[in-house]
Amino acid sequence: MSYAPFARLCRGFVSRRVVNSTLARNMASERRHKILVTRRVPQAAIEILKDSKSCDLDHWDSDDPIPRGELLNRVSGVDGLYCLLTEKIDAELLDAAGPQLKVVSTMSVGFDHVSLPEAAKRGIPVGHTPGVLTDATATLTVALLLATQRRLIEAAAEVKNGGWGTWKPLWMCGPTLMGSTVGIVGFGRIGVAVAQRLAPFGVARFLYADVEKKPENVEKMVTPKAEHVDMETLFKEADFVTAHTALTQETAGMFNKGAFSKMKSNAVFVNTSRGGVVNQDDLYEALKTGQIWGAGLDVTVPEPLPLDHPLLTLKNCVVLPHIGSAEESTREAMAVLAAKNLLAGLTGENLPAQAKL
Ligand SMILES: O=C(O)C(=O)CO
Repeated sequence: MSYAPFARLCRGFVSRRVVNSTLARNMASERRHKILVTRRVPQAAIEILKDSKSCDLDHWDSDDPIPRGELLNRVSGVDGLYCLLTEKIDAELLDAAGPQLKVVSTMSVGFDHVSLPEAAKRGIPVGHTPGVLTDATATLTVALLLATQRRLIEAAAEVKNGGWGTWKPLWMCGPTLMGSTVGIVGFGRIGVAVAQRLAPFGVARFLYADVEKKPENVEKMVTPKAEHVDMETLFKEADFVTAHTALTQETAGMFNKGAFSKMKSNAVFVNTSRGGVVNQDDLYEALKTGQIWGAGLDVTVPEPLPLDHPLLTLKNCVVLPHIGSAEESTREAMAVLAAKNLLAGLTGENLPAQAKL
């Protein structure tokens, strides 16, 4: 009996299977990806996503945040989510997206709004935008420190409200930056960039506190080089305290009554990181009672801060509306990096900037 016809049949079957599975793989890699962009962002990022030709884009093209219900609805079935720091990316949202979700990319360096454990559980990489906003945020920190210390907002208001009388030796004075000690809490990219910018003002000493020593960042400074100290020493010795910590379980509310009570009565506190690292009730008390001299905040809880919030009644508290990275080229660079992170995640490549899960 000849087996030839049977063998031919088998060969045909095997080769058809190989062709079919290759086709399936190709089709899968060529499949268009459904992506959701949750806000109006710099157009350069949208062009990158469109140019990739592999994405079906759903765009919440508004300056206002997408309502949570709408987000939960529209995220269903997406392969990639491009979001902002205003969206809470938690288990509910990741479940609503579904198991096909391949990547979450936030247009921010901070990712405290993303639940990393939930993303890790699902094997979803999270992209963010470190580096590209360091300069803008450090510059804004210095601007805010100067505005607070030199009472710029209060003084400019006096010009318009009739409070500007004759030149007076004791009017509108603030603590001196020249010869001062600046304490930097969180000596990462932004912390060191702040120190570099403040050095030319004649700061006498820089202190820094961080979970570990950062000699490589100290090296980036000209003199005076920053000294590593514990938090308590920093609070006690600094005339200016600037916060550059990520918001985590460990840092939440760390600038509280205990911290402010250790600071000097002429201390200026500046925060451009996250509002959640400050206990705002304690800060209000410290400012109101003169425990510290003044505060400059670019970040608060909540954002926006309600108009009747006690902090807004204080002349010695300057509040900005979270504009640390608000330079045109910076925002564009953030948007573009977030787009690149998203595209990399969709094709299973390493993200250019991935949060450690
Ligand atoms: O990127 C961030 O984390 C911000 O806070 C906005 O620049």
